[in-house]
Amino acid sequence: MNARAPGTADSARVRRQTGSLGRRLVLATLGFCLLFTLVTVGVRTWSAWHKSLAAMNAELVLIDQVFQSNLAKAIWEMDSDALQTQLDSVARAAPIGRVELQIIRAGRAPEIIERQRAVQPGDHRAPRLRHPLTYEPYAGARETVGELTLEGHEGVLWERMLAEVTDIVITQVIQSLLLAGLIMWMFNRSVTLHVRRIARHLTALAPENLDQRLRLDRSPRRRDELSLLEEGVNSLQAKLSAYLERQHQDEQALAAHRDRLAELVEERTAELRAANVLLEELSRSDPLTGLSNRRHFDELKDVEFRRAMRLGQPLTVLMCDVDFFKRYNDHYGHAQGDACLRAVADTLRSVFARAGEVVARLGGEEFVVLLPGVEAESAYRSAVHLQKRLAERELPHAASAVSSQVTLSIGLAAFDLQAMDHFDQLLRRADEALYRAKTRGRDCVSD
Ligand SMILES: Nc1nc2c(ncn2[C@@H]2O[C@H](COP(=O)(O)OP(=O)(O)OP(=O)(O)O)[C@@H](O)[C@H]2O)c(=O)[nH]1
Repeated sequence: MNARAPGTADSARVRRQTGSLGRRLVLATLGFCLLFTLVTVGVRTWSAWHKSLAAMNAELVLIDQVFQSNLAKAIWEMDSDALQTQLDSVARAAPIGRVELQIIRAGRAPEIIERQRAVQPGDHRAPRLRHPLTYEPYAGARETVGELTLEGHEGVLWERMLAEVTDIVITQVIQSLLLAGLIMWMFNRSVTLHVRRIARHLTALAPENLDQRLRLDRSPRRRDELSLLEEGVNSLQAKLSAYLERQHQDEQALAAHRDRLAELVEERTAELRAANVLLEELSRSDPLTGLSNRRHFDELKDVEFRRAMRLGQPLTVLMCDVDFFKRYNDHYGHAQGDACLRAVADTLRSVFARAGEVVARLGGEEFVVLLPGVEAESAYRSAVHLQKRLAERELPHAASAVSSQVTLSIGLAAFDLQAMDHFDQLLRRADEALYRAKTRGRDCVSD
């Protein structure tokens, strides 16, 4: 229940680490107020000192005015008791520290009577008043009878100053503390609170909540640096949000382009693969008849020959050649010759359609049949069957010397494991057999 949210803990830690603008301002204000207090106390003390001196001086003048006539009269009348009483009264007055009365009598040395309430320091700062005493026994007969010296009481002066200075210091310190407190409170209310709010807002900002505007808890009518900062943060958020939105859209567009590109590449790859397959087929087939061409035949013959050698299986080759094809061309034309070759190829394809059997056109009117796993006798029967199937097609050959129809001469050769180690030897034998078939009068199978 007491667990605090991580955000709160973080912000508290950050606050501890970063300190406070308000506290710094208060310290600065306190420092300034202390200096101000010292200066003010100094000035006010100096002023109070002079006022105290003036006040004490005024008191001495008053005392002098009150007692001078009575003292002068007592001296004139040589009333010693009255004189002593008057002097005691003067000396008892609060601001008086010392009273000195000098009595002047003609023909006698001056007599000095002194009253001192406290020991006055040598460095005397209290005011001093010296005043001649005159007496006028009758009008127009004024006579100097003595001189009165009044000295202010040093202790009273300092006591008064101490009270004054204490008052000054207390009022100044209270003023300064109140001022500092007021500044701190105002600064905290008007600045620090809002700066903390901005800091919390910025700390919590993430791409997902960029649309949450910063709102300071104060009157929107106030226009100052904080409102500029608030507007700046909101404007920055809006720009950042728009930028991220644009970036997101760009990324989506890019992803769509990438997908489309991948599709295109896949399509093109499939087309290329199909074209390659076609090319491969074309490179292996004879364009006129669609049978395997010599190149494909050369690839297959070695494979079959090696298998026959390895497994000791039979392998037979039939070399087939259209009889008097030059004459056919001459008689029916080259185009008809091509059609004839296609018909012969179709017949070959239909006869040798089992898996593994290979029929190829080696060139011109010459065809070859490769029969893996087929013995010579069986191959011979197949060759005769081929001739029969071709005859059934009744392809006319008016220029032939052996038949009225197109015929084939076929040379047969079988693989001999003892005598052969290369396919060309087998092919040569088939060629030789074909030659024999030709020389035997054509339209026959020779081995
Ligand atoms: N129409 C056509 N004729 C071709 C093609 N390739 C070769 N020929 C012709 O086939 C003929 C082959 O003639 P030869 O090699 O003298 O053989 P032949 O006339 O059949 O005589 P024998 O083989 O002895 O019976 C030539 O006239 C070639 O021009 C082809 O693709 N189309």
